[in-house]
Amino acid sequence: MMAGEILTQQQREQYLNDGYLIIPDFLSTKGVELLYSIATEDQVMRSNAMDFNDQSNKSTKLTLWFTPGDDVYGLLIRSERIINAVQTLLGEGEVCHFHSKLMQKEPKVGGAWEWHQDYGYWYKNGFLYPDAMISVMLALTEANSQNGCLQVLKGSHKMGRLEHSFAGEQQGADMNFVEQALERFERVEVVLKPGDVLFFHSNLLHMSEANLSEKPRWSLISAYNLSYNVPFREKNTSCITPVKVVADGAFLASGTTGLSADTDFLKKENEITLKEN
Ligand SMILES: O=C(O)CCC(=O)C(=O)O
Ligand SMILES: [Fe+2]
Repeated sequence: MMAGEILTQQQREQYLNDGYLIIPDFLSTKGVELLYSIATEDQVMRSNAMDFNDQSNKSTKLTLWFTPGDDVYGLLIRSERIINAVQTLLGEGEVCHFHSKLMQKEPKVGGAWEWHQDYGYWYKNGFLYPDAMISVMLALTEANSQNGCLQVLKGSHKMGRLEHSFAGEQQGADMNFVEQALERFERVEVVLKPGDVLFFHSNLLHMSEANLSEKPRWSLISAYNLSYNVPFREKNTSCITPVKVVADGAFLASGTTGLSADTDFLKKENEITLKEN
């Protein structure tokens, strides 16, 4: 391991083989408590949330924005520790932040997500290189089988991108292929505690069930991209702008706040992957 590296080469190999890597306690209890308490009180976050319906009309609240700012999430998303880990997993290139989403899967109403690959969506944004893209999921609450945690098919990223089509308001992977994949790859429930992080490849097949429990499942999912992977449709330039890295503790400084009102939020009507093409 090189000095200053957060992840080992062995962890990188695990990510390349399995398509995902779980790092328990990536964030301190204090850090995740601060983040969750700001997020639950964040009126700007709330007023920019979109409702995403699944096929049975259960719905997840999701706030998505592009440019990471100087708010508590932006400082975390740009922190040395996360960028360093992403760099190790993606390899050579300049790490950029595509977008982040606060996923608010509320008790009893939080919806399911169909089997999909994130690159199923991102291909439609005109990105050409799936290996240059990664999702980083930070658990803000417990995530388990009761509240609809993520499920992944270990190694399924090696199939490459599957065809995707509309499933409610979501994009779902071709179920004929998913059924084959279910026979061939191990299905893993990604149980996380607050502060645990899941890194996963853009072609990893994943899904989640509705949250039928009494407890919310909230997570922050950040997507990163390498600057050479220039999309030909996506208009926002955050995904090709190298991240301005900040110190790990920056988001913990007193006075950090929630999202600023001038954050570049995604509006449903602007989203390419929500349009037939
Ligand atoms: O958080 C979840 O349950 C799944 C969300 C997801 O896969 C996505 O937003 O791409
Ligand atoms: Fe996803």
